[in-house]
Amino acid sequence: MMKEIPVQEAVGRVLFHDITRIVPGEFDGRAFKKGHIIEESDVAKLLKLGKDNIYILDLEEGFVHENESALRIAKAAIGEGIQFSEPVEGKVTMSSITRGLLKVNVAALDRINAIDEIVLATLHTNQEVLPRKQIAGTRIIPLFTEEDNIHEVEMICREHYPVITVKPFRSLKVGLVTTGNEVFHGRIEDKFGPVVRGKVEELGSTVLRQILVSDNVPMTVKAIRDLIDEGAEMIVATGGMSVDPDDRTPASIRAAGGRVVTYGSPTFPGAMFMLAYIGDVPVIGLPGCAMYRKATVFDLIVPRILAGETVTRADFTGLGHGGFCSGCIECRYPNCGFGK
Ligand SMILES: Nc1nc2c(c(=O)[nH]1)N[C@H]1C(S)=C(S)[C@@H](COP(=O)(O)OP(=O)(O)OC[C@H]3O[C@@H](n4cnc5c(N)ncnc54)[C@H](O)[C@@H]3O)O[C@H]1N2
Ligand code: MOO
Repeated sequence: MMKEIPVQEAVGRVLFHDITRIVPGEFDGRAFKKGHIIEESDVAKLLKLGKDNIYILDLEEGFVHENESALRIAKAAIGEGIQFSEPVEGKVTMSSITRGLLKVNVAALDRINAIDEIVLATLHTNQEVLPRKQIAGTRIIPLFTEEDNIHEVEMICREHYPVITVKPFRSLKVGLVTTGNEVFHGRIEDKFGPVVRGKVEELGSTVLRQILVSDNVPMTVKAIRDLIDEGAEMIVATGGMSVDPDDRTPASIRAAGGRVVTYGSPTFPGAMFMLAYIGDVPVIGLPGCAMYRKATVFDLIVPRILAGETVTRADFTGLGHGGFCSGCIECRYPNCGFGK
């Protein structure tokens, strides 16, 4: 089906695959595109690229070329919010169209990669991605593969559709409850409000209102209830989450009617985190670290809530592996292992 011929004899023949040129530090890319008709002047260039021979193909029934294979895998795997490139050197790259939460069905991805000659690689699931962010790539390993392999990929993708998707964020009205006697009585300036507001707005939601309360359960309960009555679709309470006698926030969230999903999360920073629901309003208790650490449990969980997911206790218990932040001098989150 496929034979090699010396490049000198290939003038006038159609190139069957992209040919790559690499000059370290200067260039890494396509020198010749699939489909190019080889000209007399190409012979010397091809020889310089180390191509003394090239493939001429006589494709048999039942085999699929690398470019078409990669396109078919990408089209089968992706759902909404994702676009794909044309094949380059046999690889198709997928990128997000919208800002949202990347979701990968990891079990289905594992099954796809277990198929001979197929590779499909993605970023980690459950992370926020921006528009035009490259999130996945696919190719086959040889120049062509049996069509049965591609059929198998397409079958798995249909069964688990979509294997890769970007869920857009909802825009929620967020109520902010800032706890602590020291802040309430003006002994120190509130540093939590601006941080939470910044993060909420960056995710496309808005802060409805911020209420400052002392370390007092009835006052904190009233603030939570008032905000929900005013239309808050999510509540963020800050401070007072750990072990001091004045740490009343978890008790207040419970007393306000919160059904607790978790108090405690296997993540550092952010261990003393609480997630509860009052009706269908998520209520988050954020510990002090979220005020000064760039990436915390907030960044792992809030994007999932905004993408419309109901976060369960099992979602938290799974965070332990990767839940320990490296504490890099310059934070590169989400381009690191935190929460992955
Ligand atoms: N023995 C223990 N010590 C600590 C524990 C623990 O479990 N046992 N937990 C640690 C963890 S984890 C965290 S995080 C911090 C404190 O978390 P809290 O959420 O309880 O924070 P607070 O006690 O309310 O405040 C700590 C610190 O931050 C200042 N603060 C709080 N809110 C504001 C605000 N809105 N603006 C400015 N500054 C604020 C507060 O004044 C305190 O200085 O505890 C560890 N220790
Ligand atoms: O909730 Mo605390 O970090 O683990 O900062």
